Amino acid sequence: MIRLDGVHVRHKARSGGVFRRDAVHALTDATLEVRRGEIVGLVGESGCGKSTLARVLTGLQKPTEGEVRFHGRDLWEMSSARRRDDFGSAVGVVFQDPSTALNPRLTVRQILRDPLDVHRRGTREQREARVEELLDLVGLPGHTLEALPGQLSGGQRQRVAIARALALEPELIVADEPTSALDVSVRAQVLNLLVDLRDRLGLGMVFISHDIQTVRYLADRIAVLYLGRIVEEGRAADVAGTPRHPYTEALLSATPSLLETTERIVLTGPVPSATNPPPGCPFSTRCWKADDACATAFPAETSAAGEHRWHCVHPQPVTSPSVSPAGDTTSVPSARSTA
Ligand SMILES: Nc1ncnc2c1ncn2[C@@H]1O[C@H](COP(=O)(O)OP(=O)(O)OP(=O)(O)O)[C@@H](O)[C@H]1O
Repeated sequence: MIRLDGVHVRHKARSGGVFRRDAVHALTDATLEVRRGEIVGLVGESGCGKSTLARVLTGLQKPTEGEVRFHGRDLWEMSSARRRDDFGSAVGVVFQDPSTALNPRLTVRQILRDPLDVHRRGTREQREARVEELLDLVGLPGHTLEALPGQLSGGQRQRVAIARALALEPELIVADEPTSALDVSVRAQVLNLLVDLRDRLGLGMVFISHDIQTVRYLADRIAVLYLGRIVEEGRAADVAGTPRHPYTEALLSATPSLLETTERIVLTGPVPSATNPPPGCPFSTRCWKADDACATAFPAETSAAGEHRWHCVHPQPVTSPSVSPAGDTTSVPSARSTA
């Protein structure tokens, strides 16, 4: 449905000064596909480029280089009107914090009707009927329609935000950390709702999170981002079950699932700056396996059956036991200084 090919996004550095022309490498050579009916999880630490990738997927950010194709058509070759009307209605976005994403002065009815009015969908009666249908889709009771966002709980507000994202019958939903601002008690309900909507409506979905265990729970495929690079990608069972990139293994071990007893890998040293990323593998400054080769060139892609691909010259062996008694923590020193 949508495909990114060799996408780079570079921003001007915010504190570059008048004479400096530093660029922030927010995204480097990203290639990713989202198919109809599948959930792709995007995972990585803060600042790794998740939101930038979301902005590229939703047409809000034009890549500095590379292509974004929607049903085979280059998004940035379309006229801006076509991109706004056709592509804009085919992609719905759900943001992290529904308290700031919803206009506090509009009722839920007005919030849900707004995209239908802007895109002139159907007659007035049809729009009203669609608003009620949307409310039903996300499991909210009818009386919620006359409420203001401030009168709803966090979970209910996020359901309204999801309903709004569905208003124009999109093919793709991009959800940027949609549960991280919610109470733990309602997170699972919202995650289940997203999976249910994918099943019922056959949507493609990109679910962005810093928590690989959450992503593993609901995604069909996972892409792991580190400092603007997709370092590993594949079916969720492969990426989370037999991670090949050491960074993926470190992420998995940082939030072990209750059923597993995995040795905890504590990464030391800061994430390098996106303004001055290391010339080779971006993870080499914190990787316990890195050698000189890792510091010189970004590793080429290696792939295995089942569409599992990674960029590492020292991948984790598939049979790696990496199991130790529960609660064990191994501090893995960074391989080189990040100065
Ligand atoms: N408009 C901008 N101008 C300059 N730098 C930017 C801009 N937007 C993002 N960046 C930088 O690009 C990099 C990637 O940012 P991005 O917001 O995509 O990361 P993220 O993974 O979503 O982080 P978080 O989880 O904290 O939101 C960061 O170094 C960020 O500071």
